[in-house]
Amino acid sequence: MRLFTPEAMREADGKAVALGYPSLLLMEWAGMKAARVYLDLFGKVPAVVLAGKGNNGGDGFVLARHLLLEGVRVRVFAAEGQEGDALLAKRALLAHGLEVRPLEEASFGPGEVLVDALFGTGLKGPLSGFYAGLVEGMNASGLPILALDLPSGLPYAPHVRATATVAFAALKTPHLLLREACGKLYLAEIGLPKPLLEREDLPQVATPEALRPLLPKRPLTAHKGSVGRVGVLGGYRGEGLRYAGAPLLAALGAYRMGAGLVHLVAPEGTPLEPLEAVFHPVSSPTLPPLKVEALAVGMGGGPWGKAWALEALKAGLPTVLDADALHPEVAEAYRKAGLPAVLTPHAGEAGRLLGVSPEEVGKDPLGVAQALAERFGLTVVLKGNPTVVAEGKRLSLNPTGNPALATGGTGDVLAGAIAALLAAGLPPFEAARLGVYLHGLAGDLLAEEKGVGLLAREVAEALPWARKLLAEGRAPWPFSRV
Ligand SMILES: NC(=O)C1=CN([C@@H]2O[C@H](COP(=O)(O)OP(=O)(O)OC[C@H]3O[C@@H](n4cnc5c(N)ncnc54)[C@H](OP(=O)(O)O)[C@@H]3O)[C@@H](O)[C@H]2O)[C@@H](O)CC1
Ligand SMILES: [K+]
Repeated sequence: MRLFTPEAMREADGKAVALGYPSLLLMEWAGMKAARVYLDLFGKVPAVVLAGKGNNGGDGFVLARHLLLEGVRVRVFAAEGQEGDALLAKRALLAHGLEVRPLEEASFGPGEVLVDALFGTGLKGPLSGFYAGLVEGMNASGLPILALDLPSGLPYAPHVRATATVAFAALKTPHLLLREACGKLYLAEIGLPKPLLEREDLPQVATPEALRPLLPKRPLTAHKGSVGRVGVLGGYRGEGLRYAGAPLLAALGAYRMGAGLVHLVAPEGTPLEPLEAVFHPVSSPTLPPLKVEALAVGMGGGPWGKAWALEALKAGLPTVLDADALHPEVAEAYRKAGLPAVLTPHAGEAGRLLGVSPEEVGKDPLGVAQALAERFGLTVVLKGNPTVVAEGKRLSLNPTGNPALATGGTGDVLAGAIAALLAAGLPPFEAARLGVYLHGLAGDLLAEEKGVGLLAREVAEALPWARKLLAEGRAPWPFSRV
């Protein structure tokens, strides 16, 4: 599934029309599906539809007509000046005897639901004046808001903060990058010819359908040496500091993602956990000979992080570079060696690698992930909401995961999990996408059950659950399809 920019979406609409597909049909499906979502969410609670003069407003007229037919009380306020499909949709509504009043007279109050049909993909710049005031009034009302296609005003401020959003035809960039404004997300298929949605130049959204075939097979003849062995190099002890938990969590992440054997290279005195790991105590960041197919390096490495990473390079294996291993010099060395490495920075570490501030990373995670991948010629997992995976020109956004994962050690679990998939033979981009997806899904399953307050080790424990759901084709979509 591809992630569209508003411009790319308008292009696809235009191409459908050029192919002879009547755009009024698209609008009818859009409004009708949105009315279906309205009824599911709010039943027969009275609706106030606020419609702009473009096609987003047209969708609002269609929705209003379908709600009327279902016996819902509807009031409609609309901007002047509709043309084309939006005008036809307005006339169809008027034919049902409903009065459409000027937007300037919009009023709403307790016991009503607002339908935001003001602006969609046609917005050109931030809202100001009357529209900014209207949007702020909608938000301040505390009433539920159903946004059509996009919460009006996105990607700028001010914008509608929706209770739910029905995206038409495809997800657009703000749906994933500014997800908080969208509330519960629905994706409505509206009849756009499928080939128009298959644009290889656009970023991918990691879907269960695309990831399921990547799951490493576990044949009946499998043994611990045949399904992928991982070496974890991390931890630090010295100068009054001791980082012991991080490599242990990475080892746990690797095992829980299906590694056959995990070798743990960590400072002497590190607790022997998990019991299943083969422990190699070291007094300095060195690499003992290991029979493994992939490495995870740097978790809790502190001042040893860089040395661990440069040591690990000598093994010539697919490697996950995390936390204290994330230095420009290290990434450069891996690029030169032509090794398939996966960098797993959060915004701060990505900023350090690129020489920009974490705030700048937050403003453009897609651009930063791509820039890092191109600069070092490696695979990049830029952790955040959403996490972005980049390699060469390929970009993938991960739709699983939630704020309960924002807790110490979850990144270490992820590094180990991706290393296990590399060890099982997946190429770096695929290992990264699958690892990130399952790690996020594990967090979602736990958050659904327990809420906030998760421990990283519990996320590791839930990885087999997430993997099983995906393998059986039962992984839930992070948004509803209608
Ligand atoms: N096309 C299709 O086949 C389908 C499209 N669909 C739907 O159409 C939506 C896109 O429709 P759209 O292109 O008409 O744009 P839309 O979002 O309604 O806004 C345009 C209006 O906004 C105005 N405006 C812009 N910026 C502004 C600002 N800063 N401040 C104030 N005003 C501003 C602009 O004014 P203008 O610049 O023209 O004066 C114009 O009047 C899409 O999201 C989906 O919901 C579905 O029905 C499925 C089929
Ligand atoms: K809207």
